This record gives sequence, C-alpha cells and structure tokens, in this order.
Amino acid sequence: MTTTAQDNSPKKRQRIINCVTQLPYKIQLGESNDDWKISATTGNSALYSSLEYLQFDSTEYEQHVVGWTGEITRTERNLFTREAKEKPQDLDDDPLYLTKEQINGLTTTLQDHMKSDKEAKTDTTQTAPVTNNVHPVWLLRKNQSRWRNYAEKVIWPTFHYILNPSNEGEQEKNWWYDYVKFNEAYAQKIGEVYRKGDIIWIHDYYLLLLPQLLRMKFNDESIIIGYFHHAPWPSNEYFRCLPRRKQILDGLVGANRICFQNESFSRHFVSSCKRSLDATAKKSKNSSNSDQYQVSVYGGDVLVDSLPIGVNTTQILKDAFTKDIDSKVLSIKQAYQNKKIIIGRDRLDSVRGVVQKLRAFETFLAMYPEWRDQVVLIQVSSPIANRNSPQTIRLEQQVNELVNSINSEYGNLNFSPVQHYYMRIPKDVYLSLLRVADLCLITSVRDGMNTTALEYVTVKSHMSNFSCYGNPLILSEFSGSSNVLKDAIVVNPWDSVAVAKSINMALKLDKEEKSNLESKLWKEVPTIQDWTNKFLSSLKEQASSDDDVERKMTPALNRPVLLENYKQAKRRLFLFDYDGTLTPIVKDPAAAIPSARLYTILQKLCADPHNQIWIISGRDQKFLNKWLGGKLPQLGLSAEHGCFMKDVSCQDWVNLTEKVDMSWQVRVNEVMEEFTTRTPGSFIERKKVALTWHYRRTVPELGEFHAKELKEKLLSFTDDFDLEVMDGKANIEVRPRFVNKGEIVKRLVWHQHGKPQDMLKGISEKLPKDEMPDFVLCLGDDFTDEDMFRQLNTIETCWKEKYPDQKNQWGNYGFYPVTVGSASKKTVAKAHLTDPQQVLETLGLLVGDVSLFQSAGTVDLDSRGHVKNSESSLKSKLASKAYVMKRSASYTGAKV
Ligand SMILES: O=P(O)(O)OC[C@H]1O[C@H](O[C@H]2O[C@H](CO)[C@@H](O)[C@H](O)[C@H]2O)[C@H](O)[C@@H](O)[C@@H]1O
Ligand SMILES: [Mg+2]
Repeated sequence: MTTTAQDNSPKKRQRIINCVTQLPYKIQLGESNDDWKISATTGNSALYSSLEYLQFDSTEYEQHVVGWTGEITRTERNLFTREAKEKPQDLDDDPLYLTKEQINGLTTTLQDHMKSDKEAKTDTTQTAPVTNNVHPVWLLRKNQSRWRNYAEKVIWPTFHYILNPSNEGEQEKNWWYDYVKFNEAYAQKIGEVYRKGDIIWIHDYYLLLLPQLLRMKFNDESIIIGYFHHAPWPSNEYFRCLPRRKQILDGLVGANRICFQNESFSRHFVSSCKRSLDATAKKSKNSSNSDQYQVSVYGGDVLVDSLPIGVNTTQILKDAFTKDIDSKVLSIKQAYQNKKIIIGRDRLDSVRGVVQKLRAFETFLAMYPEWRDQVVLIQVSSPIANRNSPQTIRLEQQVNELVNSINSEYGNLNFSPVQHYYMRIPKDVYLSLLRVADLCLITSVRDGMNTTALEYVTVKSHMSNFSCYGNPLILSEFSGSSNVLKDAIVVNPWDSVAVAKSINMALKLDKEEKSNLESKLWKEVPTIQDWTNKFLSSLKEQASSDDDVERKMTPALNRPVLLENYKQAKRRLFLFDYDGTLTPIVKDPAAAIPSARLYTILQKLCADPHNQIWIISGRDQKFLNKWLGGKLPQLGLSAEHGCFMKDVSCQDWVNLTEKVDMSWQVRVNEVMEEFTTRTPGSFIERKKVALTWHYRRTVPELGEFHAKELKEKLLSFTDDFDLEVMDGKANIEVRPRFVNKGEIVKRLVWHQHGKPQDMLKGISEKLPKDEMPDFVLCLGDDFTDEDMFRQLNTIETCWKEKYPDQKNQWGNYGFYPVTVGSASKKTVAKAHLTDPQQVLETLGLLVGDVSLFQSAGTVDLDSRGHVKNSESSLKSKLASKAYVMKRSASYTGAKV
C-alpha cells in the first residue's frame, strides 16, 4: 500500500477585488474630527450579503472591497444626554477637510470593523483573516451627493423606462463630469490594490465606465474584469435616448464578462451594442441552459449572459425564527385577529408600484364585498434619499390620497383596511411581517430583482407554530424576480381588476394548494452563495482558458500621459491612417469623407508650428487630394500604402514605385473580375498601383468565403511579381511588396523635424536625436498599419541602444503606436483606442477642443476629485491646511 504525503500548507486563495458603489457602512464624524462612528447601511441586502459571504465563509477567495465612503455626515452630542446624533447640517456646505492621518485612521477603523465583524460572525478558523481588505474611495468635496447625480438622475430613470427631458445642458454636463471622476477615482484606488492575477468584479450602474478605465490603466494583458448589472437594462429604444450612450457602452465593453439578472436584460444589452457600437453577436446556451452571447465589438470579444442574484437563505431562516420574532408575530396576529394579512414592503419611488398596489387593493374590496373587514393590507414604504424632488412629493401625495380614500370608503372607527407605514423598519420587524403574512403583494412596474420576493418565499418555506407555512406570493410580471420565481402568481400591475381577482384567488387557496405552490417556489430561490460562486468560477474559467491561448490584451491609451507628453514636446509628429481611424468604416468607400469636426481638429493641429501631420493611407492620391490636401495643404500625404508621397505644405507628389513593373495589374484584375462576377455586390477599386476587391456589400457569408478563395488564388502567383496580398476590412488588396506604410514611417521619423523631405534619397541614421521628433503619435486600425507600429517599435529599440540617456521623464522616447479597435485585437501597437470617435476625442483633448472630463481616462485625480496638480487641487490643499490649523488653534485657544 502506498501513502501519499498530505499537503498541509494553506491553499493560496484567489484574490478578488470587489468594487461596489458604496462600502456597506454609514460613516459619521464626531465634532473632534477623530471620532468616527461606523454602522451598517441599509439597502442592497443581496449584494452586501455576497460581500459578507466572501468575507467570512468562502475558503476559496481572498476578497478586497473597493467602495466609496458614501456621504460622511457629522454628529453632535446632545448637551444633556451626551448622546451623539446626526447634525442637521447641510452637507453641501461641509468641505470635510481631513488630514492624511485622519483618512488613515478611518481606513484602519473600517478594517478593524470588518475584522471584528468576522470575529463575531464566524466560529471557524479555516480561513486566514484578511485584515487590510477594505479600500475606501475618498471623494471629499462640498456637496457630497454630487457623485450620485448622473447615475441616479439620468441613468437610473432611463434604465427604468422613465424618460426625463434631457437637454445636455450645463447641469447635466456637470453631472456627467462628476460621474466620469467617480469612475476615475475607483480606477486610481484599484491601481493601489491590484496585483497580477487578481480578478476584478464591478457592480452596477454607478461604475459603467470602470472596466474600460482599468484596461487603460493596467498594462496587464491577463487582467480579468467581470461586471454585474443589478438594475434592469432597458430596450434599446430607451437606452438609445441617453446622450452618452456610446461612452457608456464603450466603458462597459472593457469587461471580459457582462452579466445581467435575466435573459431579457442581456438581450436588450446585446441589441444596444449592435445598434450603437456596430457589434456582432453569436448566441449560444451556457451551462445553466440560459442564453449567452459572444459579442464582438471593436474586433474583440465580450461574454454577455445572465445569472439572477440570490439571498442568504440560511441566514434569513436563522434570523427569522427566533423567540423574539415569535412574540412579535404573535402580537401582530393578535392585533389583526380573524383577519387575513397582506403585506407589502417597497421603496417609495415611482417604479415600485405602490400606487398600482393600492389601486388594485381598492378594486379588490370593491369587487369582493365579502372580504371587507376581513383583510388588512400592511404596506411599509421606505423613503428614498431624495425626498424633496417634485416627483417624490407628488408620489407621496398620491399614496396618501389613495390610503385615505380606501380607509374612508371601506374602514370604520375600529378598523382601517390599509395600514400604511412610511418609514424604514428594523430587520426584526420586517422578518415578523414576512412570517405573519397570509399573502405578499409585489406590484413593481420595473425592477432588476426584488429581494423581498425571494426573502418572503424563503421565510415561507419553514414550518412554524403560527401556520404561516407556504402562503402565496403575488408578483408583478415586470419585476426581474418573475423570471426566477416562475411559480408565483404573476400579475400585470397595471391591470387592477386582474390583480384584484388574483388576491381573491390567493386568499382562497387551501392548505394543500399553498403547500404545493411553496414547494415549487422554494426550489426556485437562488442562494447568494451559489450566485457568488457561479459568477466567480466562470470568471476564473475565463482567466484560465485565456491563459491557454496566450491572450494578449492591449491597454487603452493612457491619455493623461499622452497629454502631458504632448504639452512638453517640441517636435511632434502625427502619423494617421485614414479609413477606420479618422473616419468610421461605411458601406460605400466614396461616402467615407472627413467630418467637420475632423477638419477643425486637423486645422488646429496644423496651426501649431511644432506639429507635422501626415495621413498615411491606402487611398489613392485623387481621394486624398480632394478631401484632405486640397483643404489643408499643410498636411503631408502618403497614398496607396506608401506608393506615393506628398510632403507637408507642398503640392507635388512623388511616385515611389515609378520603376516597378506593373504588368501584374492585368493578371490580378482578371482574377478579381472573375470573383466580382461570382459575388453579387462586390466590386474592384482600381487605384494607380494597388487593386482592391471590396466585398462589404455582398451577402456576408458568401463574401467572406470568396475572399478566402480569392486570396489563395492570388497568392499562388503573386510571389513571382513580389506582390503583397492583404486582408483589409471587407477587402482584399494587392500592391508591390517593397512599399508599405512602415517604410514611410521610417523615412519620417529618421528625419530632421520640420525640414522638407528629399523623397528620392534614403534615410540617415546619423541624425542627432534632438533634431528628430520627441513625440510620435501613430494611429491606425488595419492590418497594413501594423507595418507602421512595427517600424516605430524597431526605431525605439534602436534608440534605446543609441541614445540610452536621452529618454523623456516617462522613460521612453515619446512614441505612441496606437491601434484603433478593441483591447483583444492582435497587434504590435502599445495601446488602443476603441474607434474613430475616441480618436477624435483624444486629438480634441490635445488641441483643447474637448473638456477633460468629457470622456473617461483623460486625467489623474487627487483624493478630492480634483485634477492632480491643477489650480483647484492646489487651492483645495491650501484651504485644507488652513482649516486644520484653525481647528487645532480653536482647541488650544491659540490665535492663527
Ligand atoms: O489605409 P486606410 O486609409 O485605412 O485605407 C484602407 C482602405 O480603405 C477603404 O476601404 C475601407 O473603407 C471603406 C469606407 O469605410 C469601406 O467601405 C471598405 O469596406 C473598407 O475596406 C478604401 O476604399 C481602400 O482603397 C483603402 O485601401
Ligand atoms: Mg484604416
């Protein structure tokens, strides 16, 4: 018998960086500025129980939580009782200048809090405690709720099918800038925490830009980012109303996996990507037999699917069946003796359907007089944060009016059929209500997942003394939960009569019918442990499958560095491809003409004497002259992938292929014509030298199939002529091998900056470094542009040897070879921008045409959300110092 040695060493756990909108704590600051009060927040119970599970019970993962501190409020002591209570101070006016020590102090307090939670909650020591695992995002500024505005006032309504007139006015623009900064602040914090091999998990719609920002930040091809969307995702007809729809989608598709609460939300998302990003998608089934999509966008792939969130069923049952709650259940029962109890608990906002519920209940009492005086509806409505908005005030009025009218119509001096509590209730009261209920009524008109429904079914799965087992649930078909709890009594909340009939039917169910329903429903409740593990293990799988194929992810272009380098450089060279880089790809080549915005930006770039701008394209001279050279003679042009050149501020073209034998054109043309006849919709673009066969307008499958065949046929004889056959974007191009875009780049970089070109002369590698460019931005989208990037990389290697001491402050020579397309595209470029729109935004940034916060990833921020080293950042630092001095003086009695 052989024995195997047991490995007792602790297993290395997979690190997870879990990014949530807000840490699960409410943070209050006492008058002394050092006295922190930390308590658990309410809401988001499902998500926070997933954090708890990873924190306390998971042996497989080491969790690090990154989250905003939330609005920090101040407390003051009551003079008589000495009790601390929230100061009714306007948060908008509190600048919250905290010193580094105070911030560190609070971070430690939060970490200790988490640790003591662990000690209190676990009785096992199977996992090593991770102490430094709470990483607060500090965004201390006046008006702390500013960070919520865009998410809550623009995104949330649209995602819940509420269209507010958006005029992209000043206010909304500022909200957007704050939203961008909020996401940037997370990227920065994650930058401090991230280690190679970590999995990053991002939650919900406050952080839609974060996936792409992280790609931009980390030069780590193996980084795995998962995003879970807790809210509904609307149909594209709604989503496309968002003025920033493209930036939002661009931000999200930086993730490897995007997951939703149900299949219809993921379908809507895919449709938004198809319409707004021109993405394609392949549908299949995942291991749980639900739809998943491989969405190809900007040449890379993202996995999109759904996984409904769950609740911590074990904990709920443990908490709900205690002696204390038994006695609470009994008191409620006694208060409503011989009456059926219907319960509802919702946030009072326009989508939770409280108004619909009350209308349905009113209809029920009208339709079924026999139930009057026999049924009570206990409705708990919790107030939302922004109670002062006109919509909320109107909603409160509507609810009050309905409650009053039902109670005056169907109640009497001793009894009111609707008991409305407009307040937040403690957990034990909530659990008592779930237990005591004969029926739970959920009539939301839109939600992602209604956890009350899941918690109710969980509680009803348990036998207890009060014959509360298995009571039914009425659930709105518009709630995300109806996709999960398929055996609930599903209703349309807008149809009061149908809901009334369902209430009647539900209350009349006998014990056996109820028990049957519950046993089906109970099986349908997902647990939070399962949800967390499934989500993370699929990300782990993705990470390991990507290891196999040695996936290389290209980081997004670091725009703060680019901008800084641009400002400092004196000899700037721009090398731009045209189609797919400066203009989007369109069906008809003749229609791909420069936009007014492109002209403006090129004009501004050209106007700076430090800049030399070249367009290096596959297009012919005629096209480039007509649309670019003719309008901006300062541009240098190169046509047909390097066959022709026109220097900056010069009219004449030089043909670099003059001495080449062109007899191959006849043969290539013949073959291309044969394929054009066989492939309806295809055509040949005949340039001076190159020939291009286009198949964008064919039936896609046929075009692709014939393109492959054509390429093989051309390759069989092109070697004899030393030709290159290139796979372009829905085209096959042929041109002489010895010219390519890389050759042009070589000539332009190894050149005295600003001096005219001698096109027929070779290059000299003996030039002093300070006569050549100190900033080269090279942008291209296509296979042929790789020659440019490769050339720049070669020159960089050469310069490293030749001029090792002449690097700039970033440790390089200012070369930016950037591909236009997704991060997962195969390229030798060092960075990527997603599409021509992002190209223009980036160039706009350089010429001061675009605000720093128009799009994400343009600047670095300080911990208060100011641009690092900017005037406002410095001002804020000074104000903070003055504030701290004043405070300490007021404590010591000294004068400042
Ligand atoms: O080097 P580029 O400036 O990127 O030019 C490459 C080719 O672009 C053009 O074709 C491509 O763009 C068309 C317009 O969007 C599109 O309809 C076509 O399917 C693409 O292949 C151009 O027609 C070619 O001559 C260029 O070589
Ligand atoms: Mg191109």
